[in-house]
Amino acid sequence: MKQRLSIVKIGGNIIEDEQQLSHVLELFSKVEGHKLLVHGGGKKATEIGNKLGIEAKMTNGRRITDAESLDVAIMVYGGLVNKNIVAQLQSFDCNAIGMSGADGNSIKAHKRPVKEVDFGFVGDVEAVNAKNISNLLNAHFTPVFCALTHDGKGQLFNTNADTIAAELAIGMSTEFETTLYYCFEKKGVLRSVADENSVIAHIDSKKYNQLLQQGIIADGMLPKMHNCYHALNNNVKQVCIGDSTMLENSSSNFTTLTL
Ligand SMILES: Nc1ncnc2c1ncn2[C@@H]1O[C@H](COP(=O)(O)OP(=O)(O)O)[C@@H](O)[C@H]1O
Ligand SMILES: CC(=O)N[C@@H](CCC(=O)OP(=O)(O)O)C(=O)O
Repeated sequence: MKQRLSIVKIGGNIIEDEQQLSHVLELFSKVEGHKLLVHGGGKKATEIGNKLGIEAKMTNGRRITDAESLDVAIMVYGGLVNKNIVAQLQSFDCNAIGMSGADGNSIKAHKRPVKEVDFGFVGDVEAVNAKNISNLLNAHFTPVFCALTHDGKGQLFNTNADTIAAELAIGMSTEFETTLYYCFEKKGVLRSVADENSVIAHIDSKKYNQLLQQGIIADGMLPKMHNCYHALNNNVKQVCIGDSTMLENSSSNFTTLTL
């Protein structure tokens, strides 16, 4: 029987709020068994970039990563955000170790091919090194991944954190029974975004298509749900979307997704 592995991704709005972040990290530190954290920080990168006079370049809500934006991404995701999270987890007695895809050669990627848009230094994931990550887990470390990957030839890439979480969940499912948790500021996938009490408890493939057609899944939820179904279609046992209470054993008010 495979051991269980919980993969938790925390969203940008949580990272922006010190108190929420600290609360989520405390709950994460109490999650039992093997676990792994993935964080984004897109908003922080925009904020720090602005201070440096490097404005974020977006197309349809997606970041274009030129050479100087990549430097900002490396500094903010791999440095500021990652190290703060690792230090906080250590304060909760969780033996966290900060990781990018280059560390331990854990996530290899290639530059996204240019179609209508050239996204610059954005990486599409090719391979997850499950053996090396498992070695860390079995040595009782808790890996904390930022939104950076590499090509094995010295080039780092910016890769969306939701995608990294899904690809890690898929890659690690050769060794573990993986559950993927997308933890953000809302209680789950909502029937109406303005109403926190409209959590949809369970979504399967049929319902997913209905919600898409009804326009209930929109904005940031579109790529998130796409990543969820990509993971479920590739051996990931279960995917959950919700707020920090989802990490508490007693909570049931969040969205679970199945095929
Ligand atoms: N049906 C929905 N339920 C919940 N959130 C939704 C829904 N449709 C769109 N959203 C939006 O998606 C956002 C989450 O996406 P995003 O900001 O990319 O997440 P993250 O914080 O994890 O990076 C929410 O803040 C919300 O505004
Ligand atoms: C290529 C790409 O989309 N990279 C993302 C990585 C950060 C991220 O995913 O942050 P959130 O989870 O906080 O949105 C970006 O630069 O915005």
